[in-house]
Amino acid sequence: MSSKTVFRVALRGEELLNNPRFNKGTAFTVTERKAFGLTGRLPSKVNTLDEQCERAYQQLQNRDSDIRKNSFLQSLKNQNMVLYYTLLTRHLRELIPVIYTPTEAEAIANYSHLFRRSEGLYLTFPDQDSMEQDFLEQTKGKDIDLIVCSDSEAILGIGDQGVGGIGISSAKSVIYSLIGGINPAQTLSVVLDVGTNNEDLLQDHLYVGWRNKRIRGEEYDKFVDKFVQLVRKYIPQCLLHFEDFGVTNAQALLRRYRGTHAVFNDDIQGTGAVTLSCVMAAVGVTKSKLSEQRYIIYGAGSAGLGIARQLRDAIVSTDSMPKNEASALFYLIDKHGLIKQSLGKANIRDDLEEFVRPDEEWAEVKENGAGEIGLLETIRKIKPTILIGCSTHAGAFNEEIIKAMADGCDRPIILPLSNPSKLVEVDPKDANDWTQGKALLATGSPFPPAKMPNGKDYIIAECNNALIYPGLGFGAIITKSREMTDTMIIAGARRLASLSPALKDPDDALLPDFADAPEVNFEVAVAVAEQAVEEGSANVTWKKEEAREKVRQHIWRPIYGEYVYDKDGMA
Ligand SMILES: NC(=O)C1=CN([C@@H]2O[C@H](COP(=O)(O)OP(=O)(O)OC[C@H]3O[C@@H](n4cnc5c(N)ncnc54)[C@H](O)[C@@H]3O)[C@@H](O)[C@H]2O)C=CC1
Ligand SMILES: CC(=O)C(=O)O
Ligand SMILES: [Mg+2]
Repeated sequence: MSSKTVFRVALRGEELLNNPRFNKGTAFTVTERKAFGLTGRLPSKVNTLDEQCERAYQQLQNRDSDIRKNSFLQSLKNQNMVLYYTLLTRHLRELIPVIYTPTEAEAIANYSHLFRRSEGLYLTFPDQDSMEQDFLEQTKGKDIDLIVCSDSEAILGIGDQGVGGIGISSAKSVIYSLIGGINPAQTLSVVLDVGTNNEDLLQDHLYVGWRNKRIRGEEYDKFVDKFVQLVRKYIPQCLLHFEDFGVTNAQALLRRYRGTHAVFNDDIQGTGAVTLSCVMAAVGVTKSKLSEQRYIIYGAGSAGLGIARQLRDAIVSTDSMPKNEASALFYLIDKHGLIKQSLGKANIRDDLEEFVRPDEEWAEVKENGAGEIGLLETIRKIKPTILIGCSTHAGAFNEEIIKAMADGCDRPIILPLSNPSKLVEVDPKDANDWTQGKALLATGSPFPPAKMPNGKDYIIAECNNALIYPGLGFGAIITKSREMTDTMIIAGARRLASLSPALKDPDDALLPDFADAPEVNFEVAVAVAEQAVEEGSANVTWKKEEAREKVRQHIWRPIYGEYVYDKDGMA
Protein backbone atom coordinates (compact mmCIF):
# COMPACT_ATOMS: atom_id res chain seq x y z
CA MET A 1 0.00 0.00 0.00
CA SER A 2 1.40 3.44 -0.87
CA SER A 3 0.21 6.83 0.45
CA LYS A 4 -1.54 7.29 -2.89
CA THR A 5 -3.62 4.12 -2.57
CA VAL A 6 -7.28 4.96 -2.96
CA PHE A 7 -9.88 3.08 -0.89
CA ARG A 8 -13.55 3.14 -1.70
CA VAL A 9 -15.16 3.22 1.74
CA ALA A 10 -18.86 2.81 2.57
CA LEU A 11 -18.74 3.98 6.21
CA ARG A 12 -19.66 7.54 7.22
CA GLY A 13 -19.66 9.69 10.34
CA GLU A 14 -19.43 7.92 13.71
CA GLU A 15 -19.25 4.54 12.07
CA LEU A 16 -16.08 5.54 10.26
CA LEU A 17 -14.51 7.14 13.35
CA ASN A 18 -15.31 4.04 15.39
CA ASN A 19 -13.77 1.62 12.92
CA PRO A 20 -10.08 1.15 13.82
CA ARG A 21 -9.25 -0.23 10.40
CA PHE A 22 -10.38 2.92 8.58
CA ASN A 23 -10.30 5.62 11.24
CA LYS A 24 -7.65 8.31 10.72
CA GLY A 25 -8.84 10.67 13.48
CA THR A 26 -7.45 14.16 13.00
CA ALA A 27 -5.56 13.00 9.90
CA PHE A 28 -8.71 12.96 7.74
CA THR A 29 -8.19 15.57 5.03
CA VAL A 30 -10.62 18.43 4.49
CA THR A 31 -11.97 16.71 1.36
CA GLU A 32 -12.49 13.44 3.26
CA ARG A 33 -14.16 15.25 6.15
CA LYS A 34 -16.70 16.73 3.74
CA ALA A 35 -17.26 13.50 1.83
CA PHE A 36 -17.73 11.36 4.96
CA GLY A 37 -19.73 13.74 7.17
CA LEU A 38 -16.81 14.33 9.57
CA THR A 39 -16.31 18.12 9.48
CA GLY A 40 -18.33 18.80 12.62
CA ARG A 41 -17.10 15.64 14.32
CA LEU A 42 -13.43 16.61 14.41
CA PRO A 43 -11.43 19.63 15.60
CA SER A 44 -10.41 21.74 12.61
CA LYS A 45 -6.68 21.04 12.49
CA VAL A 46 -5.61 18.34 10.05
CA ASN A 47 -2.67 16.44 11.51
CA THR A 48 -0.03 14.41 9.75
CA LEU A 49 0.63 10.85 10.87
CA ASP A 50 3.95 12.12 12.27
CA GLU A 51 2.14 14.62 14.48
CA GLN A 52 -0.38 12.04 15.64
CA CYS A 53 2.48 9.72 16.46
CA GLU A 54 4.28 12.40 18.46
CA ARG A 55 1.12 13.07 20.47
CA ALA A 56 0.42 9.40 21.07
CA TYR A 57 4.00 8.82 22.21
CA GLN A 58 3.72 11.71 24.68
CA GLN A 59 0.46 10.28 26.03
CA LEU A 60 2.12 6.90 26.36
CA GLN A 61 5.00 8.39 28.34
CA ASN A 62 2.50 9.78 30.84
CA ARG A 63 1.55 6.22 31.83
CA ASP A 64 3.82 5.41 34.75
CA SER A 65 3.94 1.61 34.49
CA ASP A 66 4.28 -0.90 31.68
CA ILE A 67 0.88 -2.42 32.37
CA ARG A 68 -0.75 1.02 32.03
CA LYS A 69 1.19 1.53 28.80
CA ASN A 70 -0.09 -1.85 27.64
CA SER A 71 -3.70 -0.74 28.33
CA PHE A 72 -3.13 2.55 26.54
CA LEU A 73 -1.77 0.76 23.47
CA GLN A 74 -4.67 -1.68 23.55
CA SER A 75 -7.09 1.27 23.42
CA LEU A 76 -5.13 2.87 20.61
CA LYS A 77 -5.33 -0.38 18.63
CA ASN A 78 -9.10 -0.27 19.02
CA GLN A 79 -9.21 3.33 17.79
CA ASN A 80 -6.76 3.69 14.93
CA MET A 81 -4.86 0.75 13.52
CA VAL A 82 -2.45 2.71 11.32
CA LEU A 83 -1.46 5.01 14.16
CA TYR A 84 -1.05 2.04 16.53
CA TYR A 85 1.26 0.16 14.17
CA THR A 86 3.18 3.30 13.21
CA LEU A 87 3.84 4.10 16.86
CA LEU A 88 5.02 0.55 17.52
CA THR A 89 7.18 0.51 14.39
CA ARG A 90 8.92 3.73 15.37
CA HIS A 91 9.63 2.55 18.91
CA LEU A 92 9.92 -1.15 18.24
CA ARG A 93 12.60 -2.09 20.71
CA GLU A 94 11.02 -0.06 23.51
CA LEU A 95 7.44 -1.17 22.95
CA ILE A 96 7.67 -4.87 22.08
CA PRO A 97 8.19 -5.74 25.77
CA VAL A 98 5.07 -3.67 26.53
CA ILE A 99 2.75 -5.41 24.09
CA TYR A 100 4.39 -8.85 24.34
CA THR A 101 6.53 -10.64 26.94
CA PRO A 102 6.88 -9.70 29.76
CA THR A 103 4.03 -7.15 30.14
CA GLU A 104 1.40 -9.05 28.17
CA ALA A 105 1.67 -11.87 30.73
CA GLU A 106 0.53 -9.44 33.42
CA ALA A 107 -2.26 -8.12 31.18
CA ILE A 108 -3.50 -11.66 30.55
CA ALA A 109 -3.32 -12.63 34.22
CA ASN A 110 -5.53 -9.60 35.00
CA TYR A 111 -7.71 -9.88 31.90
CA SER A 112 -11.08 -9.84 33.61
CA HIS A 113 -10.16 -6.83 35.73
CA LEU A 114 -8.61 -4.81 32.91
CA PHE A 115 -11.39 -5.77 30.49
CA ARG A 116 -12.85 -2.88 28.52
CA ARG A 117 -13.59 -4.10 25.05
CA SER A 118 -13.76 -7.49 23.35
CA GLU A 119 -11.31 -8.44 20.60
CA GLY A 120 -11.23 -11.34 18.19
CA LEU A 121 -13.39 -14.43 18.29
CA TYR A 122 -14.47 -16.08 21.54
CA LEU A 123 -15.57 -19.68 20.99
CA THR A 124 -17.02 -20.99 24.22
CA PHE A 125 -17.66 -24.66 24.89
CA PRO A 126 -21.36 -24.44 25.88
CA ASP A 127 -22.06 -22.24 22.82
CA GLN A 128 -20.75 -24.75 20.34
CA ASP A 129 -24.09 -25.19 18.57
CA SER A 130 -23.72 -21.67 17.20
CA MET A 131 -20.01 -22.01 16.45
CA GLU A 132 -20.43 -21.94 12.68
CA GLN A 133 -22.58 -18.84 12.82
CA ASP A 134 -20.22 -17.12 15.28
CA PHE A 135 -17.26 -18.02 13.09
CA LEU A 136 -18.90 -16.67 9.93
CA GLU A 137 -19.96 -13.45 11.65
CA GLN A 138 -16.30 -12.52 11.88
CA THR A 139 -14.84 -14.11 8.80
CA LYS A 140 -17.43 -13.88 6.02
CA GLY A 141 -16.40 -11.60 3.17
CA LYS A 142 -12.95 -11.10 4.70
CA ASP A 143 -9.80 -12.32 3.07
CA ILE A 144 -8.32 -13.98 6.18
CA ASP A 145 -4.72 -15.19 5.74
CA LEU A 146 -3.96 -16.07 9.32
CA ILE A 147 -5.74 -17.35 12.41
CA VAL A 148 -3.96 -17.43 15.76
CA CYS A 149 -5.76 -19.50 18.36
CA SER A 150 -5.14 -20.54 21.95
CA ASP A 151 -7.02 -22.63 24.49
CA SER A 152 -5.00 -20.78 27.17
CA GLU A 153 -3.83 -23.82 29.10
CA ALA A 154 -0.13 -22.84 29.13
CA ILE A 155 0.11 -19.10 28.59
CA LEU A 156 3.78 -18.06 28.39
CA GLY A 157 5.11 -19.48 31.69
CA ILE A 158 2.07 -18.45 33.76
CA GLY A 159 -0.14 -21.43 33.09
CA ASP A 160 -3.89 -21.68 32.67
CA GLN A 161 -5.47 -18.24 32.11
CA GLY A 162 -8.91 -19.19 30.83
CA VAL A 163 -10.53 -16.69 28.51
CA GLY A 164 -7.67 -14.22 29.08
CA GLY A 165 -5.70 -16.29 26.59
CA ILE A 166 -7.30 -14.17 23.86
CA GLY A 167 -4.52 -11.75 24.85
CA ILE A 168 -1.77 -14.06 23.62
CA SER A 169 -3.60 -14.75 20.35
CA SER A 170 -3.92 -11.00 19.81
CA ALA A 171 -0.33 -10.23 20.80
CA LYS A 172 1.03 -12.91 18.49
CA SER A 173 -1.18 -11.58 15.65
CA VAL A 174 0.10 -8.06 16.24
CA ILE A 175 3.68 -9.32 16.01
CA TYR A 176 2.83 -10.99 12.68
CA SER A 177 1.74 -7.61 11.31
CA LEU A 178 4.34 -5.47 13.00
CA ILE A 179 7.35 -7.62 12.26
CA GLY A 180 6.17 -9.93 9.50
CA GLY A 181 4.14 -7.44 7.44
CA ILE A 182 0.88 -9.39 7.39
CA ASN A 183 -2.12 -7.09 6.95
CA PRO A 184 -3.87 -6.97 10.36
CA ALA A 185 -7.24 -6.80 8.63
CA GLN A 186 -6.48 -10.28 7.29
CA THR A 187 -5.77 -11.85 10.66
CA LEU A 188 -8.11 -13.26 13.29
CA SER A 189 -7.36 -13.96 16.95
CA VAL A 190 -9.32 -16.75 18.58
CA VAL A 191 -9.69 -18.09 22.09
CA LEU A 192 -11.15 -21.55 22.58
CA ASP A 193 -12.78 -21.16 25.99
CA VAL A 194 -13.02 -24.73 27.25
CA GLY A 195 -13.07 -23.68 30.90
CA THR A 196 -10.17 -23.24 33.27
CA ASN A 197 -8.56 -25.10 36.13
CA ASN A 198 -7.18 -21.87 37.54
CA GLU A 199 -8.88 -21.70 40.95
CA ASP A 200 -8.24 -17.97 41.32
CA LEU A 201 -10.20 -17.34 38.14
CA LEU A 202 -12.97 -19.75 39.08
CA GLN A 203 -13.36 -17.94 42.41
CA ASP A 204 -13.23 -14.45 40.90
CA HIS A 205 -16.75 -13.03 40.54
CA LEU A 206 -15.47 -10.62 37.87
CA TYR A 207 -14.07 -13.43 35.70
CA VAL A 208 -15.49 -12.94 32.19
CA GLY A 209 -14.89 -16.43 30.81
CA TRP A 210 -16.81 -19.68 31.19
CA ARG A 211 -16.73 -20.56 34.89
CA ASN A 212 -16.21 -24.28 34.61
CA LYS A 213 -13.42 -26.81 34.99
CA ARG A 214 -11.44 -27.43 31.81
CA ILE A 215 -13.08 -29.87 29.39
CA ARG A 216 -10.87 -32.85 28.56
CA GLY A 217 -10.83 -35.97 26.39
CA GLU A 218 -13.29 -36.69 23.63
CA GLU A 219 -15.48 -33.65 24.30
CA TYR A 220 -12.44 -31.37 24.03
CA ASP A 221 -11.20 -33.06 20.87
CA LYS A 222 -14.62 -32.73 19.21
CA PHE A 223 -14.89 -29.06 20.14
CA VAL A 224 -11.47 -28.23 18.72
CA ASP A 225 -12.13 -30.38 15.67
CA LYS A 226 -15.35 -28.51 14.97
CA PHE A 227 -13.35 -25.29 14.92
CA VAL A 228 -10.56 -26.69 12.72
CA GLN A 229 -13.08 -28.10 10.24
CA LEU A 230 -14.72 -24.65 9.97
CA VAL A 231 -11.33 -23.17 9.17
CA ARG A 232 -10.73 -25.86 6.57
CA LYS A 233 -14.17 -25.44 5.03
CA TYR A 234 -14.35 -21.65 4.83
CA ILE A 235 -10.72 -20.48 4.78
CA PRO A 236 -8.76 -23.45 3.41
CA GLN A 237 -5.77 -21.33 2.37
CA CYS A 238 -5.14 -19.68 5.75
CA LEU A 239 -2.35 -20.48 8.16
CA LEU A 240 -3.67 -21.80 11.48
CA HIS A 241 -1.29 -20.92 14.31
CA PHE A 242 -1.66 -22.73 17.66
CA GLU A 243 -0.31 -20.88 20.70
CA ASP A 244 0.12 -21.84 24.34
CA PHE A 245 -1.89 -25.06 24.47
CA GLY A 246 -0.99 -27.50 27.23
CA VAL A 247 1.76 -29.86 26.16
CA THR A 248 -0.40 -32.95 25.56
CA ASN A 249 -2.93 -31.16 23.39
CA ALA A 250 -0.24 -29.11 21.66
CA GLN A 251 1.56 -32.22 20.43
CA ALA A 252 -1.63 -34.10 19.57
CA LEU A 253 -3.21 -31.25 17.59
CA LEU A 254 -0.07 -30.67 15.58
CA ARG A 255 0.19 -34.37 14.76
CA ARG A 256 -3.51 -34.62 13.90
CA TYR A 257 -3.81 -31.67 11.54
CA ARG A 258 -0.43 -30.95 10.03
CA GLY A 259 -0.92 -33.32 7.10
CA THR A 260 -4.24 -31.78 6.05
CA HIS A 261 -3.90 -28.05 6.66
CA ALA A 262 -1.16 -25.45 7.07
CA VAL A 263 -1.03 -25.57 10.86
CA PHE A 264 1.85 -24.32 12.96
CA ASN A 265 2.51 -24.72 16.66
CA ASP A 266 4.64 -21.81 17.73
CA ASP A 267 5.75 -23.19 21.08
CA ILE A 268 6.97 -26.40 19.47
CA GLN A 269 8.07 -25.38 15.97
CA GLY A 270 8.70 -21.64 16.35
CA THR A 271 10.73 -22.11 19.52
CA GLY A 272 12.57 -25.06 17.97
CA ALA A 273 13.46 -22.91 14.96
CA VAL A 274 14.70 -19.82 16.80
CA THR A 275 16.71 -21.95 19.22
CA LEU A 276 18.28 -23.84 16.33
CA SER A 277 19.35 -20.50 14.82
CA CYS A 278 20.77 -19.40 18.16
CA VAL A 279 22.66 -22.64 18.71
CA MET A 280 24.01 -22.57 15.13
CA ALA A 281 25.36 -19.09 15.83
CA ALA A 282 26.84 -20.19 19.16
CA VAL A 283 28.63 -23.23 17.75
CA GLY A 284 29.95 -20.89 15.06
CA VAL A 285 31.60 -18.92 17.89
CA THR A 286 33.03 -22.06 19.50
CA LYS A 287 34.10 -23.29 16.06
CA SER A 288 32.48 -26.67 16.52
CA LYS A 289 29.62 -28.62 14.97
CA LEU A 290 26.09 -29.27 16.17
CA SER A 291 26.92 -32.97 16.33
CA GLU A 292 29.88 -32.31 18.65
CA GLN A 293 27.71 -30.91 21.43
CA ARG A 294 26.09 -32.51 24.46
CA TYR A 295 22.72 -30.94 25.18
CA ILE A 296 20.72 -30.67 28.39
CA ILE A 297 17.17 -29.48 28.01
CA TYR A 298 15.64 -28.52 31.32
CA GLY A 299 11.83 -28.61 31.04
CA ALA A 300 10.56 -31.23 28.60
CA GLY A 301 7.22 -29.62 27.68
CA SER A 302 6.10 -28.13 24.36
CA ALA A 303 9.12 -25.89 23.98
CA GLY A 304 11.64 -28.40 25.37
CA LEU A 305 10.59 -31.24 23.12
CA GLY A 306 10.20 -28.91 20.13
CA ILE A 307 13.75 -27.67 20.65
CA ALA A 308 15.16 -31.18 21.13
CA ARG A 309 13.54 -32.44 17.94
CA GLN A 310 14.49 -29.41 15.87
CA LEU A 311 18.13 -29.54 16.97
CA ARG A 312 18.28 -33.31 16.54
CA ASP A 313 16.81 -33.11 13.02
CA ALA A 314 19.27 -30.40 12.10
CA ILE A 315 22.16 -32.58 13.31
CA VAL A 316 20.89 -35.42 11.13
CA SER A 317 20.58 -33.23 8.03
CA THR A 318 23.63 -30.99 8.54
CA ASP A 319 26.18 -33.41 9.97
CA SER A 320 24.76 -36.60 8.41
CA MET A 321 24.55 -38.36 11.76
CA PRO A 322 22.07 -41.26 12.10
CA LYS A 323 18.89 -40.23 13.95
CA ASN A 324 19.39 -42.51 16.95
CA GLU A 325 22.96 -41.30 17.48
CA ALA A 326 21.81 -37.69 17.19
CA SER A 327 18.98 -38.28 19.70
CA ALA A 328 21.53 -39.74 22.11
CA LEU A 329 23.25 -36.33 22.36
CA PHE A 330 20.24 -35.04 24.31
CA TYR A 331 19.51 -35.27 28.03
CA LEU A 332 16.03 -34.09 28.95
CA ILE A 333 15.19 -33.16 32.53
CA ASP A 334 11.70 -32.55 33.82
CA LYS A 335 9.97 -32.37 37.21
CA HIS A 336 11.08 -35.90 38.10
CA GLY A 337 14.69 -35.28 37.17
CA LEU A 338 16.53 -36.81 34.24
CA ILE A 339 14.19 -38.64 31.89
CA LYS A 340 15.46 -42.19 32.12
CA GLN A 341 13.86 -45.61 31.81
CA SER A 342 13.24 -46.25 35.48
CA LEU A 343 10.89 -43.25 35.75
CA GLY A 344 8.38 -45.54 34.10
CA LYS A 345 5.44 -44.94 31.78
CA ALA A 346 3.51 -42.98 34.41
CA ASN A 347 6.13 -40.23 34.48
CA ILE A 348 7.23 -40.19 30.84
CA ARG A 349 4.93 -38.92 28.10
CA ASP A 350 4.87 -41.12 24.99
CA ASP A 351 6.26 -38.37 22.81
CA LEU A 352 9.48 -38.28 24.86
CA GLU A 353 10.31 -41.88 24.06
CA GLU A 354 13.13 -41.19 21.62
CA PHE A 355 15.01 -39.19 24.27
CA VAL A 356 14.72 -41.56 27.26
CA ARG A 357 18.15 -42.41 28.71
CA PRO A 358 19.03 -46.01 29.54
CA ASP A 359 19.28 -46.78 33.28
CA GLU A 360 22.70 -48.52 32.98
CA GLU A 361 24.26 -45.21 31.94
CA TRP A 362 23.36 -43.78 35.37
CA ALA A 363 24.05 -46.79 37.59
CA GLU A 364 27.05 -45.09 39.24
CA VAL A 365 25.35 -41.74 39.78
CA LYS A 366 23.84 -40.87 43.13
CA GLU A 367 20.08 -40.38 43.03
CA ASN A 368 18.22 -38.06 45.39
CA GLY A 369 15.78 -39.36 48.04
CA ALA A 370 13.03 -39.69 45.44
CA GLY A 371 15.21 -41.86 43.21
CA GLU A 372 15.80 -39.05 40.72
CA ILE A 373 18.90 -37.71 38.98
CA GLY A 374 19.01 -33.93 39.25
CA LEU A 375 20.41 -31.23 36.97
CA LEU A 376 23.70 -30.85 38.84
CA GLU A 377 24.45 -34.59 38.79
CA THR A 378 23.65 -34.71 35.09
CA ILE A 379 25.96 -31.81 34.32
CA ARG A 380 28.78 -33.33 36.38
CA LYS A 381 28.53 -36.63 34.60
CA ILE A 382 28.05 -35.64 30.98
CA LYS A 383 29.81 -32.25 30.88
CA PRO A 384 27.32 -30.68 28.52
CA THR A 385 28.30 -27.88 26.17
CA ILE A 386 24.73 -26.56 25.94
CA LEU A 387 22.11 -25.98 28.66
CA ILE A 388 18.65 -24.84 27.61
CA GLY A 389 15.93 -23.87 30.09
CA CYS A 390 12.21 -23.96 29.25
CA SER A 391 10.89 -25.11 32.60
CA THR A 392 9.19 -22.04 34.15
CA HIS A 393 11.41 -22.86 37.17
CA ALA A 394 12.74 -19.42 38.11
CA GLY A 395 16.35 -19.43 39.29
CA ALA A 396 16.87 -23.14 38.56
CA PHE A 397 20.31 -22.43 37.08
CA ASN A 398 21.97 -21.29 40.30
CA GLU A 399 25.63 -20.46 40.81
CA GLU A 400 26.63 -24.07 41.40
CA ILE A 401 24.91 -25.17 38.19
CA ILE A 402 26.42 -22.41 36.09
CA LYS A 403 29.90 -23.00 37.52
CA ALA A 404 29.56 -26.72 36.87
CA MET A 405 28.76 -25.88 33.24
CA ALA A 406 31.88 -23.71 33.03
CA ASP A 407 34.00 -26.48 34.63
CA GLY A 408 32.99 -28.87 31.88
CA CYS A 409 33.77 -26.77 28.83
CA ASP A 410 35.47 -23.51 27.80
CA ARG A 411 32.48 -21.61 26.40
CA PRO A 412 29.25 -23.06 27.79
CA ILE A 413 26.18 -22.14 25.76
CA ILE A 414 23.42 -21.29 28.25
CA LEU A 415 19.94 -20.35 27.08
CA PRO A 416 17.44 -19.70 29.91
CA LEU A 417 14.35 -19.28 27.72
CA SER A 418 11.45 -19.26 30.18
CA ASN A 419 9.08 -16.30 29.99
CA PRO A 420 8.10 -13.88 31.35
CA SER A 421 11.33 -12.34 32.71
CA LYS A 422 10.57 -13.20 36.35
CA LEU A 423 10.58 -16.93 35.49
CA VAL A 424 13.98 -16.95 33.80
CA GLU A 425 16.15 -19.89 34.95
CA VAL A 426 19.07 -17.54 35.54
CA ASP A 427 19.55 -13.83 35.20
CA PRO A 428 22.03 -13.58 32.31
CA LYS A 429 24.04 -10.98 34.22
CA ASP A 430 24.71 -13.59 36.94
CA ALA A 431 25.52 -16.32 34.42
CA ASN A 432 27.99 -13.95 32.80
CA ASP A 433 29.60 -12.98 36.12
CA TRP A 434 29.82 -16.56 37.43
CA THR A 435 31.61 -17.69 34.26
CA GLN A 436 33.84 -14.59 33.95
CA GLY A 437 32.19 -13.73 30.67
CA LYS A 438 32.76 -17.14 29.09
CA ALA A 439 29.14 -18.20 28.75
CA LEU A 440 27.39 -17.60 25.45
CA LEU A 441 23.94 -16.43 26.47
CA ALA A 442 20.45 -15.78 25.15
CA THR A 443 17.12 -15.44 26.97
CA GLY A 444 13.42 -15.67 26.09
CA SER A 445 12.48 -12.16 27.31
CA PRO A 446 14.55 -8.99 26.96
CA PHE A 447 17.39 -8.38 29.44
CA PRO A 448 19.92 -5.54 29.66
CA PRO A 449 23.49 -6.18 28.47
CA ALA A 450 25.97 -7.86 30.82
CA LYS A 451 29.51 -6.58 31.43
CA MET A 452 32.43 -8.59 30.06
CA PRO A 453 35.62 -8.77 32.20
CA ASN A 454 37.21 -6.35 29.70
CA GLY A 455 34.48 -3.80 30.51
CA LYS A 456 32.67 -4.19 27.19
CA ASP A 457 28.93 -4.81 27.04
CA TYR A 458 27.78 -8.31 26.14
CA ILE A 459 24.41 -8.01 24.40
CA ILE A 460 21.98 -10.68 25.57
CA ALA A 461 20.22 -11.97 22.47
CA GLU A 462 16.49 -12.50 22.77
CA CYS A 463 15.90 -16.07 21.69
CA ASN A 464 12.16 -15.74 21.35
CA ASN A 465 10.06 -17.40 18.70
CA ALA A 466 8.77 -13.94 17.71
CA LEU A 467 12.11 -13.40 15.99
CA ILE A 468 11.23 -16.06 13.45
CA TYR A 469 7.58 -17.13 13.39
CA PRO A 470 6.30 -14.03 11.53
CA GLY A 471 8.68 -14.82 8.68
CA LEU A 472 7.89 -18.54 8.75
CA GLY A 473 4.18 -17.72 8.59
CA PHE A 474 4.56 -15.13 5.86
CA GLY A 475 6.59 -17.57 3.76
CA ALA A 476 3.87 -20.22 4.09
CA ILE A 477 1.04 -17.75 3.39
CA ILE A 478 2.59 -16.14 0.35
CA THR A 479 3.27 -19.51 -1.25
CA LYS A 480 -0.25 -20.73 -0.34
CA SER A 481 1.39 -23.84 1.09
CA ARG A 482 -1.08 -26.38 2.40
CA GLU A 483 1.50 -27.62 4.89
CA MET A 484 4.25 -25.94 6.89
CA THR A 485 6.93 -28.57 6.35
CA ASP A 486 9.98 -29.23 8.52
CA THR A 487 12.20 -28.32 5.59
CA MET A 488 10.52 -24.93 5.24
CA ILE A 489 11.10 -24.30 8.95
CA ILE A 490 14.75 -25.36 8.75
CA ALA A 491 15.27 -23.07 5.73
CA GLY A 492 13.96 -20.15 7.82
CA ALA A 493 16.13 -21.10 10.80
CA ARG A 494 19.26 -21.29 8.66
CA ARG A 495 18.56 -17.88 7.18
CA LEU A 496 18.10 -16.39 10.64
CA ALA A 497 21.35 -18.01 11.84
CA SER A 498 23.18 -16.52 8.86
CA LEU A 499 22.19 -13.05 10.13
CA SER A 500 23.70 -13.53 13.59
CA PRO A 501 25.92 -10.59 14.66
CA ALA A 502 28.18 -13.17 16.40
CA LEU A 503 29.28 -14.47 13.00
CA LYS A 504 31.15 -11.21 12.45
CA ASP A 505 32.21 -10.57 16.02
CA PRO A 506 32.21 -13.52 18.48
CA ASP A 507 31.66 -11.11 21.36
CA ASP A 508 28.49 -9.78 19.81
CA ALA A 509 24.91 -11.02 20.34
CA LEU A 510 24.00 -14.52 19.18
CA LEU A 511 20.89 -13.29 17.35
CA PRO A 512 19.92 -10.06 15.62
CA ASP A 513 18.38 -7.32 17.73
CA PHE A 514 14.58 -7.12 17.89
CA ALA A 515 14.87 -3.61 16.46
CA ASP A 516 15.92 -5.35 13.23
CA ALA A 517 13.18 -7.96 13.43
CA PRO A 518 11.25 -6.69 10.36
CA GLU A 519 14.30 -6.97 8.07
CA VAL A 520 15.26 -10.30 9.64
CA ASN A 521 11.78 -11.73 9.16
CA PHE A 522 11.72 -10.50 5.59
CA GLU A 523 14.78 -12.69 4.98
CA VAL A 524 13.19 -15.61 6.80
CA ALA A 525 10.03 -15.28 4.72
CA VAL A 526 12.06 -15.26 1.50
CA ALA A 527 13.97 -18.38 2.57
CA VAL A 528 10.77 -20.21 3.50
CA ALA A 529 9.06 -19.20 0.26
CA GLU A 530 12.06 -20.29 -1.81
CA GLN A 531 12.09 -23.65 -0.05
CA ALA A 532 8.31 -24.11 -0.43
CA VAL A 533 8.51 -23.46 -4.17
CA GLU A 534 11.57 -25.64 -4.63
CA GLU A 535 10.18 -28.63 -2.76
CA GLY A 536 6.69 -28.34 -4.27
CA SER A 537 4.80 -27.42 -1.08
CA ALA A 538 3.78 -24.13 -2.68
CA ASN A 539 0.58 -23.64 -4.65
CA VAL A 540 1.74 -20.78 -6.82
CA THR A 541 2.93 -20.59 -10.41
CA TRP A 542 5.84 -18.23 -9.83
CA LYS A 543 9.45 -19.43 -9.59
CA LYS A 544 11.82 -19.66 -6.65
CA GLU A 545 13.86 -16.73 -8.02
CA GLU A 546 10.80 -14.50 -7.74
CA ALA A 547 10.26 -15.19 -4.03
CA ARG A 548 12.09 -12.08 -2.80
CA GLU A 549 10.06 -9.76 -5.01
CA LYS A 550 6.79 -11.51 -4.15
CA VAL A 551 7.43 -11.16 -0.42
CA ARG A 552 8.39 -7.51 -0.90
CA GLN A 553 5.22 -6.76 -2.86
CA HIS A 554 2.92 -8.30 -0.27
CA ILE A 555 4.31 -6.69 2.86
CA TRP A 556 1.75 -4.54 4.68
CA ARG A 557 2.97 -1.32 6.22
CA PRO A 558 0.91 1.15 8.28
CA ILE A 559 0.22 4.04 5.90
CA TYR A 560 -2.98 6.03 5.47
CA GLY A 561 -4.70 5.59 2.10
CA GLU A 562 -6.87 8.17 0.42
CA TYR A 563 -10.61 7.59 0.90
CA VAL A 564 -13.41 8.09 -1.56
CA TYR A 565 -17.01 7.57 -0.48
CA ASP A 566 -18.76 4.69 -2.24
CA LYS A 567 -21.92 3.14 -0.82
CA ASP A 568 -20.83 -0.22 -2.25
CA GLY A 569 -17.26 0.16 -0.98
CA MET A 570 -15.44 -1.39 1.98
CA ALA A 571 -17.10 -1.45 5.36
N1 LIG B 1 11.71 -18.14 24.39
C1 LIG B 1 10.69 -18.60 23.68
O1 LIG B 1 10.54 -18.31 22.50
C2 LIG B 1 9.72 -19.49 24.34
C3 LIG B 1 9.73 -19.67 25.69
N2 LIG B 1 8.82 -20.50 26.26
C4 LIG B 1 8.83 -20.57 27.69
O2 LIG B 1 9.22 -21.84 28.11
C5 LIG B 1 8.53 -22.19 29.28
C6 LIG B 1 7.81 -23.52 29.06
O3 LIG B 1 6.83 -23.35 28.06
P1 LIG B 1 6.09 -24.61 27.46
O4 LIG B 1 7.06 -25.62 27.01
O5 LIG B 1 5.09 -24.08 26.50
O6 LIG B 1 5.35 -25.13 28.75
P2 LIG B 1 5.05 -26.63 29.17
O7 LIG B 1 4.15 -26.56 30.33
O8 LIG B 1 4.64 -27.41 27.99
O9 LIG B 1 6.49 -27.16 29.62
C7 LIG B 1 7.11 -26.86 30.83
C8 LIG B 1 7.81 -28.13 31.27
O10 LIG B 1 8.67 -27.81 32.34
C9 LIG B 1 8.52 -28.81 33.33
N3 LIG B 1 8.90 -28.30 34.62
C10 LIG B 1 8.16 -27.55 35.48
N4 LIG B 1 8.85 -27.34 36.61
C11 LIG B 1 10.02 -27.97 36.46
C12 LIG B 1 11.16 -28.13 37.28
N5 LIG B 1 11.17 -27.61 38.51
N6 LIG B 1 12.20 -28.83 36.82
C13 LIG B 1 12.17 -29.36 35.60
N7 LIG B 1 11.12 -29.27 34.77
C14 LIG B 1 10.07 -28.58 35.20
C15 LIG B 1 7.05 -29.18 33.25
O11 LIG B 1 6.80 -30.44 33.84
C16 LIG B 1 6.82 -29.18 31.76
O12 LIG B 1 7.12 -30.42 31.16
C17 LIG B 1 7.56 -21.03 29.57
O13 LIG B 1 8.15 -20.17 30.50
C18 LIG B 1 7.43 -20.35 28.26
O14 LIG B 1 7.16 -18.98 28.40
C19 LIG B 1 7.91 -21.22 25.53
C20 LIG B 1 7.85 -21.07 24.18
C21 LIG B 1 8.73 -20.14 23.49
C1 LIG C 1 7.30 -16.95 23.55
C2 LIG C 1 6.27 -17.94 23.76
O1 LIG C 1 5.64 -18.40 22.82
C3 LIG C 1 6.02 -18.40 25.09
O2 LIG C 1 6.72 -18.00 26.02
O3 LIG C 1 5.09 -19.22 25.26
MG1 LIG D 1 3.90 -19.45 23.48
